[in-house]
Amino acid sequence: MAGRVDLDGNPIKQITICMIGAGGFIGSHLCEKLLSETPHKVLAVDVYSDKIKHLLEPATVTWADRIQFHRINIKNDSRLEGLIKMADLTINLAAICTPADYNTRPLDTIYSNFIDALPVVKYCSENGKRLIHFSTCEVYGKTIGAFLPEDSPLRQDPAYYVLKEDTSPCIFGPIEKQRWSYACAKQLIERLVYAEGAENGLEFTIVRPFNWIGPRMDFIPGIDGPSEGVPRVLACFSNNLLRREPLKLVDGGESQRTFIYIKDAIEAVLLMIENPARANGHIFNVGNPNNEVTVRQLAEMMTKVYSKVSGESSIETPTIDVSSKEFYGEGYDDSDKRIPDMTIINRQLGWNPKTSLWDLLESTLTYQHRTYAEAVKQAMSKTTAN
Ligand SMILES: NC(=O)c1ccc[n+]([C@@H]2O[C@H](COP(=O)([O-])OP(=O)(O)OC[C@H]3O[C@@H](n4cnc5c(N)ncnc54)[C@H](O)[C@@H]3O)[C@@H](O)[C@H]2O)c1
Ligand SMILES: O=c1ccn([C@@H]2O[C@H](COP(=O)(O)OP(=O)(O)O[C@H]3OC[C@](O)(CO)[C@H]3O)[C@@H](O)[C@H]2O)c(=O)[nH]1
Repeated sequence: MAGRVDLDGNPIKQITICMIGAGGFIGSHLCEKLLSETPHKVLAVDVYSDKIKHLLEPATVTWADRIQFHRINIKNDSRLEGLIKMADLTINLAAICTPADYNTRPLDTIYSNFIDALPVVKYCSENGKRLIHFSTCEVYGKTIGAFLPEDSPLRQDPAYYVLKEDTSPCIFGPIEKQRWSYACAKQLIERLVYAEGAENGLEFTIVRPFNWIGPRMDFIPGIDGPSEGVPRVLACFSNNLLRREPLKLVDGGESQRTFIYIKDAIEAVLLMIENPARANGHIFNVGNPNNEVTVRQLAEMMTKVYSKVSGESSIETPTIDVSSKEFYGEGYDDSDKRIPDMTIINRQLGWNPKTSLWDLLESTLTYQHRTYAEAVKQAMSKTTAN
């Protein structure tokens, strides 16, 4: 760790980071990276700590003095401002961010993504502290191309679908499509952070993740999360594969996504943390434009990869179609296509993703199989016996 320098060759000083939402998927990987590869200290804030348990248990770790866990709900805890004041940088990851909640719990979604984030922005601004705020690629909503006729040649023109931080519009559906409650709340908090920068000099960076996936993402229903819960697509499909049931394709699985390996994405976040002069005042897309698939193609690839890593043959009918109303309920809508433009992050931080979709699925599904296969088998045999 000695002699670490930033992108401009300046020595990197040890800092203290207040990480809110540190116990989640992204937070757990970021904590791991900071503790194992940097000298920085982490004040980890969350209501849960299961995903960072391995980093907190003193017997196993050499970095025990560099991480503190604070079980705090940021909705209503006066300790938050003190922690932000103690830190040089605050990273806010806390959010409700599973699409199944957006249309079924729109109030919780809006409060979590906008109202609960307000004090964090305020405390950073008032105390002159730097903020890295996690937004989402969902702020782009649908592409301009989605509104062109099906056979329009313009649909092939990147100008109509590549998503650029500084020029693309945010296109959401009508209010009754409550899917957009999350995107809209995230957009408003982005605008607030940006305005604090413009009017009050807040030093900020906004991150727009494009479908980061990997180990520890969400939960497997009935194993380490509620049986009726609906996680994001990686965990939904993993659950189906573990239970040897067909993967459910919502509305034909035609939507397109670009998936990035969590470990690649975390490299980008570390560059932002350690290069404030290059990251402050910017909004960054963080994704892998080379890993684009339809959800149907994702299901097919995950089926093949799971077969390889588990040694089990795939089932006869690997996928089934299901309507979005049946799967998510009333008010669901979808982003059609999400390709990040990489110009700004390339220019400011010289960062590029490395891992192919096949490779990232291979390591992630190996983890899912090792972590869950036995527990799922036991849970299924109990259900059959009853
Ligand atoms: N994973 C992705 O691909 C992705 C994509 C777009 C945006 N994001 C954004 O990145 C951030 C982190 O996402 P993630 O995938 O790690 O989600 P996650 O759900 O795994 O992590 C969020 C964490 O925040 C915590 N949290 C929520 N409300 C809290 C509160 N009131 N007080 C304290 N802790 C609270 C949760 O307990 C959880 O551990 C979110 O803001 C999300 O919107 C993620
Ligand atoms: O069993 C399933 C589950 C989902 N789908 C479809 O897959 C697409 C992707 O779904 P998911 O990963 O759950 O979420 P989104 O990409 O739509 O939204 C996320 O993007 C970033 C973030 O902000 C945070 O992670 C979140 O909002 C989608 O088309 C589903 O309908 C499926 O077919 N089967």
